[in-house]
Amino acid sequence: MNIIPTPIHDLYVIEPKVWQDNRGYFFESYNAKVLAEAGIKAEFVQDNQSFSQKGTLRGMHAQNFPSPQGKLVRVIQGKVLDVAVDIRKNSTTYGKNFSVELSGENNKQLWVPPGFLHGFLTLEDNTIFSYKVTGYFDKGAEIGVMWNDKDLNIDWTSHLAESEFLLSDKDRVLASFDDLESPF
Ligand SMILES: Cc1cn([C@H]2C[C@H](O)[C@@H](COP(=O)(O)OP(=O)(O)O[C@H]3O[C@@H](C)C(=O)[C@@H](O)[C@H]3O)O2)c(=O)[nH]c1=O
Repeated sequence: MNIIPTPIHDLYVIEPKVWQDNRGYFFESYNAKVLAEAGIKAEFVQDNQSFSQKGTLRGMHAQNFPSPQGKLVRVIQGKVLDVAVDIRKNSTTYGKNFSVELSGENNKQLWVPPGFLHGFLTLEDNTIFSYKVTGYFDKGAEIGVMWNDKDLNIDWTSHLAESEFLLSDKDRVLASFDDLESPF
């Protein structure tokens, strides 16, 4: 399992070691000890899974106090562009975004600590997205920023045309980054 730092402090890409043989493959999708040795000390309390058709954009989401969440995200089937934005006010990378392709083929994961916005765009039909979170779902604590916020300046459209994007009603009316009072 390789744990690779990104340009954003505390945000890591994780590449499991995949063992192939004539039956198929095997990999450890989560190993608490290996992550802890890399400085990722997370206690997960909930696993989530979503299924989406190509062009689905879910984001940019976080949970406020008292229920902040770290997320260990991966794709079981299909492909996404996964994006995280640092919204920790004292961070030197505050407001910066990082994106990575996660797929059922590359088996990469992204560790998104508390204090980040998170979202993804599915690049293939029938994409199954799976993630572990460190805090329980708390509807009243949900916060978010519009996917196309001018200050976040996330490059979504070099991957898929905007006309193909499918969003929830909730994600069409999120705050601007400027209006978000980051609690982190
Ligand atoms: C996130 C979540 C949703 N739900 C319910 C609420 C709602 O009725 C239904 C669909 O929820 P949403 O529309 O918020 O699902 P979705 O837009 O997929 O929300 C997710 O987006 C990605 C990008 C994240 O990072 C996640 O943390 C989460 O915010 O599922 C739960 O029961 N538990 C949960 O943990």
